[in-house]
Amino acid sequence: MAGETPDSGELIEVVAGIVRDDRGRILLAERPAGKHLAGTWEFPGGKREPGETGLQALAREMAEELAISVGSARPWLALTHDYPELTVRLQLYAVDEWSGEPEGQEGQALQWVGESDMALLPMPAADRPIVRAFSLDPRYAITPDSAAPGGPEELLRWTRDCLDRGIRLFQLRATSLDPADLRSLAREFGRLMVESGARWLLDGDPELAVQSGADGVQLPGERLDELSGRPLGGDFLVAASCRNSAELARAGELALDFVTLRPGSAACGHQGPLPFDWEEFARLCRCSPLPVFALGGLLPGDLERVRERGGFGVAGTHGFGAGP
Ligand SMILES: Nc1nc2c([nH]c(=O)n2[C@@H]2O[C@H](COP(=O)(O)OP(=O)(O)OP(=O)(O)O)[C@@H](O)[C@H]2O)c(=O)[nH]1
Ligand SMILES: [Mg+2]
Repeated sequence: MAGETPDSGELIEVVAGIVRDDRGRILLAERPAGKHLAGTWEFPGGKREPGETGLQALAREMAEELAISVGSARPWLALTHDYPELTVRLQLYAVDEWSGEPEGQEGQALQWVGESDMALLPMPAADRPIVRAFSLDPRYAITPDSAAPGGPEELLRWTRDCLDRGIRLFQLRATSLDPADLRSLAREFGRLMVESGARWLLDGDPELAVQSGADGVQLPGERLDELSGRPLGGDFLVAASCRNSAELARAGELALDFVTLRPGSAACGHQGPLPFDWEEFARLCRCSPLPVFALGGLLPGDLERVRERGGFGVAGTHGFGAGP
């Protein structure tokens, strides 16, 4: 199926570790001269060998490249990137426990880098969305539509409840409001976000998002073909709502930051909610070039299950804040 097998070049499965010191800084390694992408700074790791699980490969790579031993690690983010010469499927793990003194076993330079300083270093192209993902809350709360019963007041109450639960990433759905009502809702909503250090994307139009004071925009997947490039600069978040591999690939070409993915589009017209299609979700995640938030009746507590299937986060409305 389109987007699942690379058009050209070899496909390699790679595992890499997010190893932190006690100040929360992350360990990066310089790719040695003569290797693919020499001189760039990467998350230490390497190719999965036949017969190995991802975690086994991670433990072996951390020992071989850094001489550290992994106590425990969890899947954090996965994506697939097409380089002209090869396709890399990268699985990153958060290494929660490790021991030893990291030392470059292959002569490679190492450094500890703060999350926000990584953007200043030359890194492999595949890593651009990974670096940006460090600032994303993996729980993405999508507001009830402002036209739904209860209107903006209910929406704001639900938002406060999400904030009380610690959620720091939001999408405001207000496409049905007229411009004056949107301005007043966006003012109030934006104030709540700033007070709590949360960020929010407006559903729909990039220009309107900027005018509304949003931190970014959530684009409909079926409109991505109309764009010739990323519609807002790197100071903004740009996401897309995707349903299939073609939309995922397009979101990657446009260098967006992340996608939401609602699997099971074939079931359109079905009466009532369908159970979340985990198999289809995992299949689509395997070809995504960007971090994926699972969407479709899931709860924040489903995060671990999502990560085990290659997703990065959970998006939704019901169960994120109390109410609708
Ligand atoms: N480890 C690692 N590899 C990455 C990252 N980003 C990225 O595009 N890659 C690509 O994934 C592939 C990883 O292969 P590697 O060269 O580390 O493999 P390895 O450790 O098994 O080395 P070897 O083949 O010399 O034994 C390379 O093509 C590399 O360019 C990253 O952040 N970390
Ligand atoms: Mg390596």
